[in-house]
Amino acid sequence: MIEVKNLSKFYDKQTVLDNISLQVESGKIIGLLGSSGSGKTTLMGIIGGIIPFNKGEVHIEQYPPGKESKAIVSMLTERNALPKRMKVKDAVHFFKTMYQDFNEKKFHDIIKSTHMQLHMDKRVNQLSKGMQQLLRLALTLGRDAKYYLLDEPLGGVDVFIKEQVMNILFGYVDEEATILLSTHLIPDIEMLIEQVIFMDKGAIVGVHACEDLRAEKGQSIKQAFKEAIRWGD
Ligand SMILES: Nc1ncnc2c1ncn2[C@@H]1O[C@H](COP(=O)(O)OP(=O)(O)OP(=O)(O)O)[C@@H](O)[C@H]1O
Repeated sequence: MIEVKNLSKFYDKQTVLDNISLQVESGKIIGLLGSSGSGKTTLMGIIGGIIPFNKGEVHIEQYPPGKESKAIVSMLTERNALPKRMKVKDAVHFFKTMYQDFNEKKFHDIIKSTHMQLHMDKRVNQLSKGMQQLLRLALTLGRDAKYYLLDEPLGGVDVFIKEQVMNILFGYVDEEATILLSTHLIPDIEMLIEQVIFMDKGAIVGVHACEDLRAEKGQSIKQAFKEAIRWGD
């Protein structure tokens, strides 16, 4: 389980996360939804151990963000993008060296499932934007991690690539693993997630099981999100 207690983050005088508390249960696909600037990337970066925080507590199982937590958390974010001139084969080698849980067969299976022609000798900047995104996703999910933090995995890619990303998420993640996935593209992930966390202006404004929203309230995620934001005003 991921547990966040009274977490605050400031940049200069700006409060970016304001006393957030949250529990992320294991074995689920969870959507972290919020408009631009609401703090999704910052929260994920803190949980992933790449952004420091000012107040509160964060635990991934028993570990605070750091070396031990990074061994069980695999993260996709713009902040850890691959160097543009790195060759694909060197990126694979880098992951093998960095992460004990990197499963090279799984990585190649994921790439194969996309039917894209990914030459190992190509450099990252010789790949299209969509291919770069699939490569990064395949590397991230190629790890046999317990937790996957995916920041905007669908950002800036076309419908075809989006479909591929969905298929990879469904097909290659262990059922017991936890995926926390951020986006502001609600319709795209509606079918994928089991739970949603709504963020607005640095605060958590709602946590719901998607099934409950549909069955009990008869609401789509978008409707529920709009309502949560209105209450937050
Ligand atoms: N390194 C930084 N220095 C100063 N301010 C920052 C920094 N990183 C983020 N911020 C600010 O923190 C706030 C939250 O940013 P964050 O990137 O976490 O939001 P987000 O919900 O992920 O947005 P988006 O959907 O656009 O990616 C924004 O107001 C942003 O300007």
